[in-house]
Amino acid sequence: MSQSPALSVKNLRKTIGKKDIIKGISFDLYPGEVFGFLGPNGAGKTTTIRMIVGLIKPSSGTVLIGGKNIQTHFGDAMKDLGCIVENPELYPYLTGWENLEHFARMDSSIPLKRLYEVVDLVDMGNRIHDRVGTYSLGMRQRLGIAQALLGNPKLLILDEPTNGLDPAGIREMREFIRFLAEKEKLCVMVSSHLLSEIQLMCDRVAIISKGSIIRVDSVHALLAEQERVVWKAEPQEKAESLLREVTNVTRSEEFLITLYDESQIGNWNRMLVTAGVEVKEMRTKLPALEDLFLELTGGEHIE
Ligand SMILES: Nc1ncnc2c1ncn2[C@@H]1O[C@H](COP(=O)(O)OP(=O)(O)OP(=O)(O)O)[C@@H](O)[C@H]1O
Repeated sequence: MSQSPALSVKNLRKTIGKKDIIKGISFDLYPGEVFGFLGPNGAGKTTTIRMIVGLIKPSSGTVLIGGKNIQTHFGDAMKDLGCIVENPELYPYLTGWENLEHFARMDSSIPLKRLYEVVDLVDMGNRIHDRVGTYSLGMRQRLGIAQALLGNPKLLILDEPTNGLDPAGIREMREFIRFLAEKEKLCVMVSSHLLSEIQLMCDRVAIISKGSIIRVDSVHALLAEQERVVWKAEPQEKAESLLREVTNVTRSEEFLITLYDESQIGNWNRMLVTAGVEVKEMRTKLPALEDLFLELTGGEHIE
């Protein structure tokens, strides 16, 4: 990509006591993209994010936000950053608007006009003068994002933004995050332990496991290469031995699973039918996070 990165993480490392929690990770994020940070619980997502936003000090490595080093130019770097790590800090007894006013007062460079803009962006106009204590979790998340956007950041970091939301809230949050990236040209980094979540929301993804990045790629490329075909065919033993001659096959109860190879699927199907096998079902399947990890780590299970 020719644009300069909104966030650049280089050889970032965190050791706590004798434990290597983050083992030297690197990745770059660009304007206008939604970047997923995917890994099972305990993989090191929150620790990484806490280092990026300056809440904890890296043991070594660098973090550049908009080209500015957070270690040497912290104030400048933070101007380009908005984030929600863990729960947004909001005062439940104040209204949404009063919360925003409170946070805006801490930064004299934020004009009143910006408060109206962020309320508009998060589409909360009709509830903004209600007390936050009466908001749903989804609304509190939105207000938290409005607050994170007050300073007009170029990079927005959200740690597990859909945690605790109901299915409708999750969908709304996903759409909202995509909207921010597309319309506002924001770079948004979201962490998640759910592949399905990342798959629907993100352009690219970094996969973290046990403190190391095992892959950074476009979601499309990653999923295309992991896609599988599920076959239900009778007799199953005959189908299995025929498919084994042309590709790798695994068996899962009454199903056979092969790689998805677009150029070959038709041939494999014809081969089975010609040999007298009845193909009862044939469908593509995207991997679950568990399968993806097994594949990428060569056998490591999610703990
Ligand atoms: N202060 C600490 N002292 C010791 N170990 C820690 C500390 N903070 C984190 N860890 C360990 O580092 C690992 C990574 O934790 P982290 O919270 O970053 O993972 P995560 O991917 O965000 O998972 P989760 O979604 O469960 O928070 C875990 O094994 C955790 O127990």
